[in-house]
Amino acid sequence: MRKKGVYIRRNGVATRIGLLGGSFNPAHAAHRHISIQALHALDLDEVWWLVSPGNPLKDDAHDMAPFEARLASARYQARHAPIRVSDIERKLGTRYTADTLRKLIRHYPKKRFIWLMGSDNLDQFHRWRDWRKIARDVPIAVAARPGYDGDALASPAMGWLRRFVQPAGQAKNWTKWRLPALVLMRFRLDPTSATRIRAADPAWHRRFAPPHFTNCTMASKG
Ligand SMILES: Nc1ncnc2c1ncn2[C@@H]1O[C@H](COP(=O)(O)OP(=O)(O)OP(=O)(O)O)[C@@H](O)[C@H]1O
Ligand SMILES: O=C(O)c1ccc[n+]([C@@H]2O[C@H](COP(=O)([O-])O)[C@@H](O)[C@H]2O)c1
Repeated sequence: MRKKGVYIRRNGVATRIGLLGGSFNPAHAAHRHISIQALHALDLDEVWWLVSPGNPLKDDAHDMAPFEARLASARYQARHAPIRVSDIERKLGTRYTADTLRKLIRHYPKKRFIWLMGSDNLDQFHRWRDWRKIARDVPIAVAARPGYDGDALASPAMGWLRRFVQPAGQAKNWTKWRLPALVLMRFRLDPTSATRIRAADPAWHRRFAPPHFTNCTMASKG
């Protein structure tokens, strides 16, 4: 954890923001882990968790919990950390990341954004709408994830992005990079996955649904 008072810098304005988009179905310890590691590695003021109203590639998912439960699980996982859990995609009415970024950049001209994702998403990135535009709009930081790194490095998107890779040792300089820019980050690997959590506890979202949503129940089961 950073010392108190270090989060708000640059004349009181938080300017360096890492964006971690996700289904958060549910949010889990690895989301928190990569966010906190990214905060340090990229010298961020905050990480924003953009809880997706619906991943366009997961339209057929039968086990997507209600948005409110996913949001509540994210708030719980983000507790006491410089992580802001956001429902802005729902408010903006965006589902595609390219659209979200366009609106965020316009809405917050004083903030600088970097897109965070695990290597499983890099493996799929070429299927995202306007993925090259995303890479031209914001730098991208990819966190290693057990079981995915090989496929991610050999992915179609990486075939194009490879020439834009920046050294991890320079990660704190990301606001100065010419875009596109990608940095591959290797934090302590964490195998936690929402798929596995759902398999072990398909009714996980009941713990986060009102009126049962209390600190007490979450603390015992979180
Ligand atoms: N264990 C992990 N290591 C690194 N990155 C992760 C890990 N788990 C999730 N992420 C990243 O966090 C973001 C949000 O992930 P998401 O909410 O889809 O969780 P998930 O565990 O991948 O879910 P699911 O198993 O349902 O696909 C994505 O960019 C994903 O790559
Ligand atoms: O924009 C797209 O085409 C697109 C396709 C797939 C995933 N995404 C985004 O990727 C993020 C991770 O999604 P998920 O479901 O893997 O946690 C989330 O913000 C999604 O909205 C975006």
